Amino acid sequence: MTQQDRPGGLTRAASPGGPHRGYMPGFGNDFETEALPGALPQGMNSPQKCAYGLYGEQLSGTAFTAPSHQNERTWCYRIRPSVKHSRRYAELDLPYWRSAPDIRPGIVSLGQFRWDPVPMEDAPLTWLTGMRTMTTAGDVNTQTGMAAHIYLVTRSMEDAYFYSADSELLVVPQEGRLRFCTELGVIDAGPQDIALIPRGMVYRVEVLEGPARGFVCENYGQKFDLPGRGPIGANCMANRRDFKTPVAAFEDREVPSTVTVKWGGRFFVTEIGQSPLDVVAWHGNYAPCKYDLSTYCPVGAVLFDHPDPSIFTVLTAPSGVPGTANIDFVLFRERWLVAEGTFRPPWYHRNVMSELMGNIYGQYDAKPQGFVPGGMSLHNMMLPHGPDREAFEGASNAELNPQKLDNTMSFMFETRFPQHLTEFAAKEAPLQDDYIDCWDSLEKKFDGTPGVK
Ligand SMILES: O=C(O)Cc1cc(O)ccc1O
Ligand SMILES: [Fe+2]
Repeated sequence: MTQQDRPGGLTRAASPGGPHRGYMPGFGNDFETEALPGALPQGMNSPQKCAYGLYGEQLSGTAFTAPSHQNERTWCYRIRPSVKHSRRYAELDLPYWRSAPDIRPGIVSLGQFRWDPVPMEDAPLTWLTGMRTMTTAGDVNTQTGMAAHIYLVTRSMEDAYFYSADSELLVVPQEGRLRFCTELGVIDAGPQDIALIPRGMVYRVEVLEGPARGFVCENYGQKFDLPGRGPIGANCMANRRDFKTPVAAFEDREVPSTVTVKWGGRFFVTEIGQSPLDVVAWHGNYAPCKYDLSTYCPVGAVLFDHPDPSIFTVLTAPSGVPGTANIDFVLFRERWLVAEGTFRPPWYHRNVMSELMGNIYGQYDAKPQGFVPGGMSLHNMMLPHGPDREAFEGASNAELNPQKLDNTMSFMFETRFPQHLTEFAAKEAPLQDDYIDCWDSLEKKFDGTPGVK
């Protein structure tokens, strides 16, 4: 079966070829890659002198003493050590990129909320200036919780680089295409892809096709991992080989540049005289990757009932409480509904976890109207939600033939922590004031007599 005729998959362009534009398959693999022959030391990490006059530098993504099956680090062989920068850090104001806790008096987060797509703005926006935080949860300084953002990007970063010491970023493009030029290589991502940028990884974001809009889950906690499949076994859901990590690619460019750092919920900037993307070779298991969501193999009910949406978990970031994630990233994609005698859409629900959803394309089965591509919804901790009247009546009376949910891709960032609306989400973003009316016309059917109504 080719990419083109995979059921439910859209056709995709091949990854760009040419030198230093490839990807290596696998999630959490121990990779090794060199952009120049012989640049990577063999059999040791710290030779007295590295080939090509490179400097060796380790990037530790977990504590030195993390259990070995969770331990992540990468050895970089670079033109200059990344400590070489020319200025002390100065604070920078990026007022729309918020961090938890960001709890404002007067802003009510208790409720069901839905937003139309955040529109593009006239001013040019980069990855940094175009980040619009919608919700925050937990506390960035204790490395718990997350933030959900929308990005609006029309301009490439030029001689400007960024890293977040606070977080790992899960990027979910919805419109346009971006290029993430990272220390470890280049990732291109558009709608239907996700990208994972590890904490501390230096990168620049270029616009390949603009304007670009998408969603970001900023994970303050332990890294995203694949969920255990339990009795499902060794296959289906997200398969390790479909995650792609870039091969080494370096820039040898001596131009005045800036490096912005997100640290402790604040932003700081310093200057350097060269591109910091100067890693010629690297080996290790702490690396960025991308994943094509059309390769996600959903598993579901094949006879009756609607299982919990955890069956659609692509990635999970643990919280320390077993089974209770800091964040689950859950995908609602094309699939067949075949359950007999069953109300097939999501049931009515109250949840200890807080559910933030985004629509990448198509129609979501619990909300035929109003939850549109680029839009978001939030059903916060213990807040009731579920199908709107149209979905309820439609599914209660439908003929239960096998039905293909086609052309649909929505997702959920689900966290154990309550999500707080930012001022932007409450006051500037296109909040749908009438959202809760979608349940208003659900009528009382009970009349005290037995029998199906
Ligand atoms: O639409 C939602 O709220 C998400 C969701 C989907 C589902 O299939 C079951 C439960 C649930 O919360
Ligand atoms: Fe839900």
